Amino acid sequence: MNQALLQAGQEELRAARRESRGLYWAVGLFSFFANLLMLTGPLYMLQVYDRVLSGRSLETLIALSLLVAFLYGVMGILDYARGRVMARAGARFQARLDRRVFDAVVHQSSRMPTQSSASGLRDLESVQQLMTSPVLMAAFDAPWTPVFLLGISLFHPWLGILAVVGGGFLVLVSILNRFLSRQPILKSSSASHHAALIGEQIRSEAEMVRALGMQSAANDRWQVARDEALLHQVAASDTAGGFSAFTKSTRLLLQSAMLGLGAYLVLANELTPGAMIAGSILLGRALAPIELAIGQWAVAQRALKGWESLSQLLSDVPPEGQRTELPAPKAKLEAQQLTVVAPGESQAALRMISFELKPGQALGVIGPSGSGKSTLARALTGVWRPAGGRVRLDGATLDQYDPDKLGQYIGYLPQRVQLFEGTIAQNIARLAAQPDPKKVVAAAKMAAAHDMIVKLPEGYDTIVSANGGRLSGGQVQRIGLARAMYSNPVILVLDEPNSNLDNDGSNALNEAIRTMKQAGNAVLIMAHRPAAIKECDLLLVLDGGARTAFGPRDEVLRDAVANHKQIQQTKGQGGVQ
Ligand SMILES: Nc1ncnc2c1ncn2[C@@H]1O[C@H](COP(=O)(O)OP(=O)(O)OP(=O)(O)O)[C@@H](O)[C@H]1O
Repeated sequence: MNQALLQAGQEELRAARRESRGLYWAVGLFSFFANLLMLTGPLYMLQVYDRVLSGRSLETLIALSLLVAFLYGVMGILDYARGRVMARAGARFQARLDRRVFDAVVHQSSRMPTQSSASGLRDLESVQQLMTSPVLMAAFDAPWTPVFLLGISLFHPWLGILAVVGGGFLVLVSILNRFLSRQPILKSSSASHHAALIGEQIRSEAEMVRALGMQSAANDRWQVARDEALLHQVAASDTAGGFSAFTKSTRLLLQSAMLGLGAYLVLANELTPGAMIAGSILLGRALAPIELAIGQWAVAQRALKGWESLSQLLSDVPPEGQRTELPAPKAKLEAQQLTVVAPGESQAALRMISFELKPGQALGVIGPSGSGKSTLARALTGVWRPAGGRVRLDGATLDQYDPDKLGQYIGYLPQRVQLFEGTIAQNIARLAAQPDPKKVVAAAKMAAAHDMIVKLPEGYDTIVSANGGRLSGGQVQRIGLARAMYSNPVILVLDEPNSNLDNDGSNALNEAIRTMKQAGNAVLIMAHRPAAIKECDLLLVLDGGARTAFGPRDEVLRDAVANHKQIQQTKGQGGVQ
């Protein structure tokens, strides 16, 4: 990955991490004393073997044991305290970035979903998990490894050499572990994610899957992804397990070798028995962080990948800059030489489209499937950015408006209406925590949804699910229309608004369009069905992403009919085959 492109995101992550600098210092301080107290065991052994046993003094043993119990107690408290502080540092880091990452995920997903936007929140969690995991604690303990090794050397140089060689070998093993386990861990986590996505998609489309008799095929597909995930998990676990077991047995072997060498030196009268035991314990302490890091490497690996991926996401979606707030616009919408390329595509879905819409007008956009009607709707609502040209609302380009404000000025009914888990009132009020009942009812009335809603057992407080739940397609569409009108928009963009409506619904929709026009607002209707353009003053005809006609509705239709007749006649004369 290009480091320069990650820099802005990385800097943002580092700044969030820096906010907990005080807490890290506290953890460092606790770790210092906790590690100092790690010397309790070896020192106790030294005293017991070399003083208590040789002097046969029970009082000394009792006094020493009480002191050791106290010191171990303090060490336990310090260990617990640093764990608590790290948990809070991790939580603070996540809380600080949660909203920013979620905003970036939503922003990126609405334009061009990428790997980093799909995994954004998971990546943040994996970084947070590392912060609270024992691996990070091992990083605070690791500086003590050389100190403990030096302590062993003070007992006897040979013991020191054995400890340094053994420790160095384990460090090499941990570096090898880092390289060899990278791929298996990453593959395993991405395969699990893929299997979960497939499962989620099948679950959310369960109705269609069963109705079309696709269950067995869909389950097979899920099973393949799941098996692959398991396969990678087993491979990752084998690699991690292999390294972990090897490190553990090497550490035990080294401790025994240390005892053996110590015993030899005792026999040669070069070491006391106490130093022999203390050396072995010290070696165990010195190697503990390395062993821990190897055993828990998967957590660190996921966090490193998460950090890189988050840096990418935050660099791709920089924080919104401060905008000078513009006054509420008039219903004046202009597209100037508008060219739009769908995210991830290279060919333009709309080319050089121009038109102007004034207050009180309604524009119908017609054209065959794939001609670019929905693309135009997305560009006019600011969801997709123009690749060329401009969209201006009351003279200002759309990106000069705050996105949330723009959403209030331009009401949008997408082709496929999706509701959110919650009450109908909350859905109409665009998920406002405290929906304004008057505005909700007014919007529902405008969308001719009020009567339908109050007939439901719990009226506006009926809980609906993401796919509408108990509501019919037409009912969902009317609620979607009410939602589009909730903020009293000056421009209303309706993408195939009557695709699910019956006659009454279509009439009510036309009534709503009339009301909008009378209030001095403007409406755009992307349509297939003639009933939808009944209230339109202007008509824009698209074909293959290009404008083929634009003007007053009846003129455009008349020209189209004349052209059609001409083509028919020419065909009759054998002109066109
Ligand atoms: N998310 C997308 N990613 C890539 N290409 C897209 C995307 N959405 C639309 N397109 C492409 O843009 C072109 C215009 O599609 P668009 O959905 O705007 O047509 P439409 O006129 O609304 O069609 P319909 O009447 O069937 O809804 C098509 O060629 C389509 O393949």
